[in-house]
Amino acid sequence: MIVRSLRFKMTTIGKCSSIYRTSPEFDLPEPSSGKLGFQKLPACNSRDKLFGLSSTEVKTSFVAPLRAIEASRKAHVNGKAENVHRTGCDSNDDMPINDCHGDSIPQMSTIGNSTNIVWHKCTVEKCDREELLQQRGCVIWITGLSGSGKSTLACALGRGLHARGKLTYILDGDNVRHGLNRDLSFRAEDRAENIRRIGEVAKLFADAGVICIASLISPYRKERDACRALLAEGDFIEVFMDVPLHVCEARDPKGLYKLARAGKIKGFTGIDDPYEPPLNSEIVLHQNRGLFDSPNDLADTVISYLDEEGYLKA
Ligand SMILES: Nc1ncnc2c1ncn2[C@@H]1O[C@H](COP(=O)(O)OS(=O)(=O)O)[C@@H](OP(=O)(O)O)[C@H]1O
Ligand SMILES: Nc1ncnc2c1ncn2[C@@H]1O[C@H](COP(=O)(O)OP(=O)(O)O)[C@@H](O)[C@H]1O
Repeated sequence: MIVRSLRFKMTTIGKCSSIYRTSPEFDLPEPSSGKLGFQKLPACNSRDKLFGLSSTEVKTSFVAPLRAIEASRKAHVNGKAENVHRTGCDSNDDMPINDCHGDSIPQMSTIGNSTNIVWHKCTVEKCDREELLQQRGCVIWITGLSGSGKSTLACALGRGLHARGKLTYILDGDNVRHGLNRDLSFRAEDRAENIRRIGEVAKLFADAGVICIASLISPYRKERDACRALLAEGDFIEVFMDVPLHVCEARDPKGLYKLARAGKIKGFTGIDDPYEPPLNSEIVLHQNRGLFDSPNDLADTVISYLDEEGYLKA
C-alpha cells in the first residue's frame, strides 16, 4: 500500500490554531461499478394505512410528490430532546400527529432556549431513504489521540464503503473546525461543544440514511456518550483508536506534539489535557505484536462489523 505524503499547512481559523484540513489518501481500487439508483420501494411500515394508501399505491405512486403531513411530536418540555427527536418508521405508533390541515393546534415544545417550537414530520422517513440507498444510516464515531490514525481510517473506510456502493460522509474534527466550529477553541467547554455539534450533525446524516464517519479526538467520555444517546440503539458505533501516546508522539505528522512538549501549544490532548478512553466501544483497534494493521485492514475490520450488523443493506 502506498501512502501519499501530504504537506500540511498550519492555519488559524477563528479561535482555533494549529488545525489542518485533513485528506489523507491511500491508493485503493477504483470504486466498483455498483451504482446507486432508484428502485421500486416496498411499503416498509404501517404508515401506509395511516395515510389511507394501500401498499401497492405506495409502491407505484411514491415518486410523485405525496402531500406532506406536517406533524408535531408530543410536547416535551425542558430539553427532553431524545423523545422529541426519535426517528424511524416504527416511531409512528406512540406519536400523536398534529395534522396542520386539521383543526388541532400543534403542541408546542421548549427545547433548550427554543420556546414554542413544533416538530414537523414528513411522510418520507429514514427507512424510506435507507430503502433507496440500500443501507442503514448510522454514525461511526472514531475517537483517539492526535496522530492515532483517525483521519486515515476515516478516509480508508469512506473509500472502502464507496467501492461497495455505499453512501458515506466524513465529519473530521479538523475540517469541521474550518467552518461550522471555527468559533471554538480547545478549551474544555469548547471541545465539549465541538463534540456536541458534530454529534448533532452526524445524527442528521444518519437520519438521511448516510453512513456518517465522525473522526475527532473527542476526549471526554460524557460528551461521546451524549452523542451516542442522540441515536437509536445500535446506530452509534464507537471505534477507539487504542494507540499509545508514545506511538502517536513518534508519528507526530504535524509536529504538534513537539510544539506541545516545548510549551508552545498549551492544553494539548495527552500532554497537558486529558483523554478519557472509552470503556465500551463497539470496536477497539490496537497494535498486534507491536505493529498496527494497515489502514485498509483496519477499515475492513469496521466494514465487516457493519456487514455483520446489517448496516450494509436496508
Ligand atoms: N490543543 C490541542 N489538542 C489537540 N489537538 C489540537 C490542539 N490544537 C490543535 N489541535 C489540532 O486539532 C485537531 C483536533 O481537533 P478535534 O476537533 O478533533 O479535537 S476535539 O475533539 O475537540 O478535542 C487535531 O487533529 P488530529 O491530529 O487529526 O486529531 C490537531 O491537529
Ligand atoms: N494504520 C496505520 N499504521 C501506521 N501508520 C498510520 C496508520 N494510520 C495512520 N498512520 C499514520 O499516522 C499519522 C497520523 O494519522 P492521522 O490519520 O492524521 O491521525 P489523526 O487523525 O488521529 O491525527 C499519519 O502520519 C499516518 O500516515
